[in-house]
Amino acid sequence: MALATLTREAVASHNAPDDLWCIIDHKVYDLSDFTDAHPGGSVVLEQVAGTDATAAFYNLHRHEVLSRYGDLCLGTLEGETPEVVDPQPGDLSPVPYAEPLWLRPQFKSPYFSDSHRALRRKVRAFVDEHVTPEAQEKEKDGSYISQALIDRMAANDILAMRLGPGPHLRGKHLLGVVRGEEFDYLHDLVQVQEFVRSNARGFQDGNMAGMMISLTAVLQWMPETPFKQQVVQAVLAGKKKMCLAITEAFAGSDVAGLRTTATKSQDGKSYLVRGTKKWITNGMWCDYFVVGCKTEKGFSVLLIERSDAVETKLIKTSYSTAAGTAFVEFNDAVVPAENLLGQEDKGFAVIMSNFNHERFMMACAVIRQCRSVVEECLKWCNQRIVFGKKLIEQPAIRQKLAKMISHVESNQAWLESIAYQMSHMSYEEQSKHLGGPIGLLKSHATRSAHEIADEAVNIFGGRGLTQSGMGRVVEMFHRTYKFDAILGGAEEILADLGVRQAMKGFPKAML
Ligand code: HEM
Repeated sequence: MALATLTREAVASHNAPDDLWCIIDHKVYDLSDFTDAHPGGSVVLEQVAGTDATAAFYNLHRHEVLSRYGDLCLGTLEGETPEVVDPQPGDLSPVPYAEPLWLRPQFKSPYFSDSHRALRRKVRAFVDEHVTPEAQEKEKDGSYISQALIDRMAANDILAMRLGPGPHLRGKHLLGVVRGEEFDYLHDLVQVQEFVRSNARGFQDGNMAGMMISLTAVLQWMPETPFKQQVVQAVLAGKKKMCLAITEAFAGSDVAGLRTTATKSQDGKSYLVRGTKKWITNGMWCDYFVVGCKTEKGFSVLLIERSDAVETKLIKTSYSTAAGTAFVEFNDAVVPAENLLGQEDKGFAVIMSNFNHERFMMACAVIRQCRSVVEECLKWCNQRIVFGKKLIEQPAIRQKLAKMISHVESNQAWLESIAYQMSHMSYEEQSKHLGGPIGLLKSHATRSAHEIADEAVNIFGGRGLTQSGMGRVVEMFHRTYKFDAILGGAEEILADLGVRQAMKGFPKAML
């Protein structure tokens, strides 16, 4: 319907409960049939009938509410222009500190090229259009990612891209802007940070996180066989799902304490796997499990296909069941010996090889999520009026914001520097020199998340504890930031790793 041009006088005459218009940001809304459906009730709407309710509206709602209810809009006011701009898919946020420095027009970066910028635009548009709507829905109802979204990501080579740089990207033209051979860890940082903007922590892991940390091990460590090719192709095409199954009720970060056993058959052709795994992300729907097992003289990693001998049960955690977190039982699963990754009893190397990239991705993600929380706080402080003035006018609030911004900016700068180092090191050099720094960064980033979540809830008050409405992102972050502090290695373990690795390079002589 074409929008009308109206006058303030005309609006003023629609001031009754059953004939209720109001003005928000120079636009006229007919709320006559909306009063009963309004989550804030009809009384408040009757109080503003026929008036300009812009200030009252922005004190309680985000602009996105208006986009959702656009059909209530009758038209604009004669000679007036709306001030608030509707963000389009792929747009950068105009809020200060809502984007990392390299994306803000005033700043330069030694790290990012046009290729990173082009990828950023494409991934953001994809996430805004195709991922965020589903992420929000699934986060709420706890159901799993749709095959349609998986297929769309596969068709655009996004599943392959999400594994990080490597030979699996050869010959691909990612989202039509980056050749697979060019894709480096800065591109990787970009794509991880863009996906996080969906603000749905459970779904974020539900969106193939299991594949991202397990298929890499298959690619790197499984001997080249037709079976491997078949598995890899099916997973990258989104037809089959894979996850990593290491942690157990008996052992979390302590891989040496695992109790799942893999016993080799007399003829050496298969293993019999028996044991349980806990907190297995995506385990509920996976066809393949990359499993850490005790073998005769050590620890080995096997690719195990789902069968009647594999049972998965849903674990409810503090984030959405959209992540498909499972308790897995292997009850005498028979696994062909060719499914061994790396060498028997040398599985520690297989698991360790995955960790750096997994922790790097987690650092990228939690640092970006912290930034989204800062953005939410800045927007809220700028629009919320208490004790007769905006929250941002309170010095105590500005102190909190300064602390939050400083955490985010310093972590992002450290992260970019590490991504640059990764892009200029061989795999062996990365393992030698970057395991410690990546561990320290992830550990520090989640300590920052702790501070930021705490301050953000204090700023948002009750809304920071409410799953719908303006504090939704803050509530979700406060409830879920601990996933980043625990998954992929707990804070203390990673901090310790950082110092121990540094000491390996300490000169022998006393200094
Ligand atoms: C086009 C007009 C409006 C629409 C579409 C609308 C929609 C909504 C929605 C979707 C919510 C749920 C919370 C959220 O998602 O943010 C809400 C809450 C609320 N709205 Fe509105 N609203 C409108 C106008 C107004 C106006 C003009 C007022 C006040 C004068 C108002 C007062 C409230 C209150 C008090 C709440 C509860 C807020 C809370 O619990 O924090 N609304 N509204």
